[in-house]
Amino acid sequence: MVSVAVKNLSYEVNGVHILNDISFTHSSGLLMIIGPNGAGKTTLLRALAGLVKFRGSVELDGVRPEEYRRYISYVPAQPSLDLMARGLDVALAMNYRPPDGLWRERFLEVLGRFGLGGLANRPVISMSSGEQRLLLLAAALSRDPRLLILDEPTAFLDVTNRTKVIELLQELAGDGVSVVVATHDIEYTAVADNVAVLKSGRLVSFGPPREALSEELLSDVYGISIRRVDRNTPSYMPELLLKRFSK
Ligand SMILES: Nc1ncnc2c1ncn2[C@@H]1O[C@H](COP(=O)(O)OP(=O)(O)OP(=O)(O)O)[C@@H](O)[C@H]1O
Repeated sequence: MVSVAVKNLSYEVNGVHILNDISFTHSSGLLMIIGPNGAGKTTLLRALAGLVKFRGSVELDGVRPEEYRRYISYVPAQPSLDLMARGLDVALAMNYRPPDGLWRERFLEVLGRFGLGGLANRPVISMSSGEQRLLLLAAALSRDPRLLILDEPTAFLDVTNRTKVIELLQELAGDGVSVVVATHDIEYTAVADNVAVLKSGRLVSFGPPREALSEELLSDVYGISIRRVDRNTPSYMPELLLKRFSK
């Protein structure tokens, strides 16, 4: 298990504070980062992956992200893909320095879980948006990462594939991979080991979902009324979707 330790992380561009004095420690499992558009989620993921220069420190198992890159798989929300590349080429590009020779088997195995083995030999341009997301997930896992960083991994996915992805991430977390995900799917936070809530570049809450989340906090962060789905589950939805049936 890779522990992710963030201390006093700040990042600014031209005097604008994008991340502000963020500190937390995620010791193991699945961490979900939530927050409104522009809250700083992607920037935080990039800092964890060692892709931006920031103030403060990030330590992955005690070392800086730059020194840990070999063990990290990072999938951005909107990667620029070569449209003529085949699925297998996308995975190969992620494995330019493969840790072992098994990347192809792992790649095909993940695609197979989604019934998408055929993507390996098809050009990206022929794939739907959801298929491209799943291709990237399979490519990221083919590296056998110790730390998996995913920006919006469930975007474009139908409810079946969204659920399968979450199950896969839980499975990986159970197998000792640390998984960090930025997402707008607040209802899925119930399955996270830790949730980080960002608002305007600040960490306003961190911890297991039962402790870190509340109706008050989420309503304040998102600026609309957000309600807990039921008393036993730390899963949340806009009140608009619940109140119609609550009378
Ligand atoms: N180089 C830059 N110059 C100016 N502003 C920037 C720069 N990089 C990021 N920002 C701003 O920082 C804020 C945080 O961006 P970021 O992409 O991290 O947000 P996010 O939480 O991932 O948003 P979304 O949910 O919309 O993807 C945004 O307001 C963005 O416009």
